[in-house]
Amino acid sequence: MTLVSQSLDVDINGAGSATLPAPARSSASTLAPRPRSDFVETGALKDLTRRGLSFLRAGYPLHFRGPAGTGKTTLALHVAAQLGRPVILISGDNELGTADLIGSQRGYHYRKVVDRFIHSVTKLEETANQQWTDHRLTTACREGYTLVYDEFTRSRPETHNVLLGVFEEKMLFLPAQAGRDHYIRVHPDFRAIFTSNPLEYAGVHSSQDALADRLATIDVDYPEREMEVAVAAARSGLPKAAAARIVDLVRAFRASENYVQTPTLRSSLMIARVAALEGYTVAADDPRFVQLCLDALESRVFSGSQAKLSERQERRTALLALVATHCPAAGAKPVRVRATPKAVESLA
Ligand SMILES: Nc1ncnc2c1ncn2[C@@H]1O[C@H](COP(=O)(O)OP(=O)(O)OP(=O)(O)O)[C@@H](O)[C@H]1O
Repeated sequence: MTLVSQSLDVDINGAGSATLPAPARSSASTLAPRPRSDFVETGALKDLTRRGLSFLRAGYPLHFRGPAGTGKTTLALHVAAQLGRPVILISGDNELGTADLIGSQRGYHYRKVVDRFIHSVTKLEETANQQWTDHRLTTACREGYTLVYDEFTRSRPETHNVLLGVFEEKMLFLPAQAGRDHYIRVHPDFRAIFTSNPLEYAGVHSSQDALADRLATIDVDYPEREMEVAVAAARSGLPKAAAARIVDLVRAFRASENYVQTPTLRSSLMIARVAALEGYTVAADDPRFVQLCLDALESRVFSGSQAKLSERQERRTALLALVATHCPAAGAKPVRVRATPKAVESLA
């Protein structure tokens, strides 16, 4: 009777991990970003991509900085995809600590012994041996992956001390529990792309000077009209003319500065996708469409209900005027739309 052993590591904190070669194990999963069919690539986006890649090729960590909804995360993943390496994604969070980036002692070791001839015969051995598990930064540095660190300023600045050595000395220093590796040399293919929003008012920290000084920062602004229309049309399935009406309405509202929360590309997308799915007419004489615009945009005018009624009425009148101007009623040839299977699918 031959017995073969098969090891299965189960991470008691929930992230199951496959057995990896010694010395380190990893709990990081990678992405292989591929362009989505409704990805829009305008000249401006190509230019940002080219500029970003030029820093990355020279070995600098890249940082896309800009307001919410300007397409930074999409752009970061698009640029990462051009590098052709597996991508590891991290989202900034106040609770994120150094151990979450580099690794920790964790895990519970099961050993399952299976009888090769009588498969119903198995033996389960349990040991409480903890072992070092690489986390996302360590895996990326060790294997030469691309790290995309989204909204990194949501994490506490001290969490990022470990990054300084990675970018300057190309070394990642590990704590003693990591075993024989006190540091690892960063793989030459390792690259990092950060995103942040300098205008976010809640839950962000200012970027540490030493880290900011090491990053090649490119500012990303609200997309130009052509891009916004193309994204709204591609992601909703609406005809371009109908998408353009919605985008012009949202852009005019943005330009009015009569809001507390900036209406972004997401507002255009929200209106376009719901209008397409529900088969509304993109025009001021379809009350359902007008109500949709109010629902999507009016909440951005006031925070909560503390505003005076007269003030609310005044702002609503201004918003309705914008709808009438940019989505004129039937006499001015409104664009009749129907939900396409693609739009329905993308809402799912
Ligand atoms: N090039 C593009 N093609 C298609 N859709 C896009 C493109 N760029 C952005 N979008 C869409 O626009 C929306 C906003 O983009 P994204 O989430 O990348 O912005 P962001 O700047 O990272 O926002 P936030 O700071 O709020 O996280 C998303 O729904 C995204 O899918």
